[in-house]
Amino acid sequence: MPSSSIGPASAPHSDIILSARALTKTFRGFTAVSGVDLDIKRGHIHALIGPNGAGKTTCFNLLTKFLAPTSGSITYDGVDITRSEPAEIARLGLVRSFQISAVFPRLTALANVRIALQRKRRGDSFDFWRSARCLGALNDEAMALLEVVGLAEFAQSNAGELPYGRKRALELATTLALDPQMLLLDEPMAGVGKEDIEKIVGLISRVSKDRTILMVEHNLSVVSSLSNQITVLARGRILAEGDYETVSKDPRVIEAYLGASGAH
Ligand SMILES: Nc1ncnc2c1ncn2[C@@H]1O[C@H](COP(=O)(O)OP(=O)(O)OP(=O)(O)O)[C@@H](O)[C@H]1O
Repeated sequence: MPSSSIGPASAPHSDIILSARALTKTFRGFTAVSGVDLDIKRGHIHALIGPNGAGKTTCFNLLTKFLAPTSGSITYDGVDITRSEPAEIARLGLVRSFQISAVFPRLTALANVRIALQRKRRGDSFDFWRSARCLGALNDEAMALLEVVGLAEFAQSNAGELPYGRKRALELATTLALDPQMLLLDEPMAGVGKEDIEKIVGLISRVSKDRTILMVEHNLSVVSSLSNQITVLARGRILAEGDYETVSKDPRVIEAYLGASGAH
């Protein structure tokens, strides 16, 4: 059956929304991700952690289809996406945030979200030729999304002039415009100042309502406050899984982290 005819609505409604089996990626003889089995539960915030070089980014890129696996399979909401393109999985509702570096700096925050809404409506092509009147009709929806991410008062500010934390919030709003069922966040706290961390944690917690989130994150206090489930990777393999309480006490996890920090 062609995968394009199977939308999330018609797929079996299992507890597991995203799963990987024996996921493996080899770069010129070096195995960065090795035989990873991963199950992400619907509605969970699931974090992928591990010391430097553990394979988190590679794994994340495999799941978001930015990299093709050497072997193994990935299923999203009952659909085999092992060989899908990022745009195809986005249409299924699996969207990577902070990937849209196309936050247009000279356009207002409102215009950026409006354009993202328009992309959703018209597939992937940004249609430059739509009239200002049509764009105007999307304003209410765009404003509502800016409110969700706490940017309503910055609607008319140029995106390029927003401070870093707010730019990230805007990126999240443009991602939410695609109405994702599952969000994949690549180091959402990277580059975020201490004073903004709590705000972004609150934001992720807010947007996680009725959604599933998988994030790669280095900040363990953020991971502990947000995640229901954690997968710890080390040397390309799964070392431990469970809630923060469980994995943070696991001697193998402690050793992997201490070993990694000792190596710096
Ligand atoms: N394109 C590539 N070509 C060759 N080796 C790669 C490539 N991408 C990643 N690697 C190697 O794979 C291993 C895992 O890298 P990866 O970036 O996935 O780890 P990570 O857990 O995300 O690390 P960090 O926390 O430092 O970002 C590393 O040894 C890295 O050097």
